[in-house]
Amino acid sequence: MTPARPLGNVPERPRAVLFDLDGTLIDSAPDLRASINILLRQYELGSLSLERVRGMIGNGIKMLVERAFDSCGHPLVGEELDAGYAAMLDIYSGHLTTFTRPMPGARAAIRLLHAKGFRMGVVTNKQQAATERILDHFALTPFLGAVIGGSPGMNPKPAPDMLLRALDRLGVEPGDAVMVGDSGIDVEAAHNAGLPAVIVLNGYMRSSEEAAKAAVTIASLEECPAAVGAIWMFGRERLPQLARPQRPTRD
Ligand SMILES: O=C(O)COP(=O)(O)O
Repeated sequence: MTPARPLGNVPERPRAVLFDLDGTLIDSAPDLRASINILLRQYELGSLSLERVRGMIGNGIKMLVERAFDSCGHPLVGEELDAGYAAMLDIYSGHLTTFTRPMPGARAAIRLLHAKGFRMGVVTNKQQAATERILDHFALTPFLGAVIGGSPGMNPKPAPDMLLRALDRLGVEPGDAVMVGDSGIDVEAAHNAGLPAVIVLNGYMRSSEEAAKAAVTIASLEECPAAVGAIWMFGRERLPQLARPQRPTRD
């Protein structure tokens, strides 16, 4: 990415950074894997590796259940899928933070951006209640002015709705915000809401093409404060010149 530069002075107008959750702020794949494997066992199906489960995360837990059962040759549809989804939510609610850890640099990036005066929010396709419990567990809630997770009536990413709701809560215009995520879903959601996207390459991205449209790609959240600073330092109109698509660590 662009060379690390200090963030500028605290801006006059409020500015915001929106973060994706799974694969961006937290490494939740081990708990999601443990939970889906408990569910698969109940159906007498085999277990899935961490790598495979990582590639199934990002469109919400119902889609994870659908993908997991598909990959075991036992597709679930209709009421069966609804029942599998309900069972998975129940299992996962007991495993939210057993193996889940913050991603490298997550806490430091949030503290530094907070100290620099940025308003911050989380926008995730994970359910609202689970999201709040995880953020509380890792003591991140006090830094966040908006936490928008999946809930009935809320269009999930890549629709712009979650991002716009978060910005509304933060009192920040889309023109004064960036989205930090780990997947093509986050890039698309950011663009649908009129925000540039910073993509972190050590998350759950499925293919290198997903990062190609991001304004900036970074190896890990350790580079996030500098990347966010660079976006404002260089100006949004020059963002294409900042794009440095790289190969993600996992394909
Ligand atoms: O798929 C999920 O459950 C959540 O994914 P997200 O945090 O990357 O939006």
